[in-house]
Amino acid sequence: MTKKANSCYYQVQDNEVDIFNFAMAHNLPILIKGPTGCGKTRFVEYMAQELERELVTVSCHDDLTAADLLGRHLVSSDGTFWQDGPLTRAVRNGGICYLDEIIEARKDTTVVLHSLSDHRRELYLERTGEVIKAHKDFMLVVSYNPGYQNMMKGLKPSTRQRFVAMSFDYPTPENEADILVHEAGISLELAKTLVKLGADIRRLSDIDLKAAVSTRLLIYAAKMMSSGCHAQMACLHCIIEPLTDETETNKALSTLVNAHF
Ligand SMILES: Nc1ncnc2c1ncn2[C@@H]1O[C@H](COP(=O)(O)OP(=O)(O)OP(=O)(O)O)[C@@H](O)[C@H]1O
Repeated sequence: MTKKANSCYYQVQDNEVDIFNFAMAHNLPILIKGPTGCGKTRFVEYMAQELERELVTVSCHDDLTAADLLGRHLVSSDGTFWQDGPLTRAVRNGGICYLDEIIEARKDTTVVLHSLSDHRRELYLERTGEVIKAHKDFMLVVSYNPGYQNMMKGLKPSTRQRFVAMSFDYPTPENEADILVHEAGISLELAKTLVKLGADIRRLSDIDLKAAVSTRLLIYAAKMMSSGCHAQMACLHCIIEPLTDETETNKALSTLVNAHF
């Protein structure tokens, strides 16, 4: 099913919209797993738009502190004042707070989510002593890429077992071709060829790819082609180079590209 609502275009893949709505009806937080560039963020943006909820997105990284999410005291000419962080704002006012790549955040940062993501639905601001009951329209959504580089990091069971979880994968070939047409304005025929190339690359298991090619990279290649860039050149710079530093892998992928274009 294709749904184009206002500005956010999203191709529904499976039953993700229903799962999101069921979870939301009971104020349950959601965890989305899936490879990079497969549509996790776009899905959350789409749901926020459909539900007319404000969306606050935070990209997590290993320097992200609890204060970055919760807020901190700032100094002004009148003295110090408390400023809410993005999570606190969403908890107070309602809206979807999306923590992208939650697995990157330090464990002491994710722990602040515990009281928020279970039946308590409250946030504790240690620095002010305030306990905030989540607004009825507040929803927490987190995502991560369970790829090999994250295998060692993992999420603590006590964190992950507070979420309704779902796995995303790359869009089906039909959907992915439609996405390329929509996002890059290329012909359906060209989109199908790129999608086939993408599927072939994803099937390769005998070469050292850091990750399978994302829908995002296929869109980049499609965009370059739509403005006249030669297919081989677009695939080299938008697919092969971002995927690998290895000469042998580069050659293997170039051979694959040449077989398609
Ligand atoms: N189902 C879909 N419908 C429409 N567009 C999609 C879909 N899936 C992927 N895309 C396109 O692919 C791009 C990358 O998707 P997105 O940014 O949602 O990936 P992601 O899974 O959140 O990646 P990361 O884990 O790296 O943050 C989007 O900008 C969008 O153009």
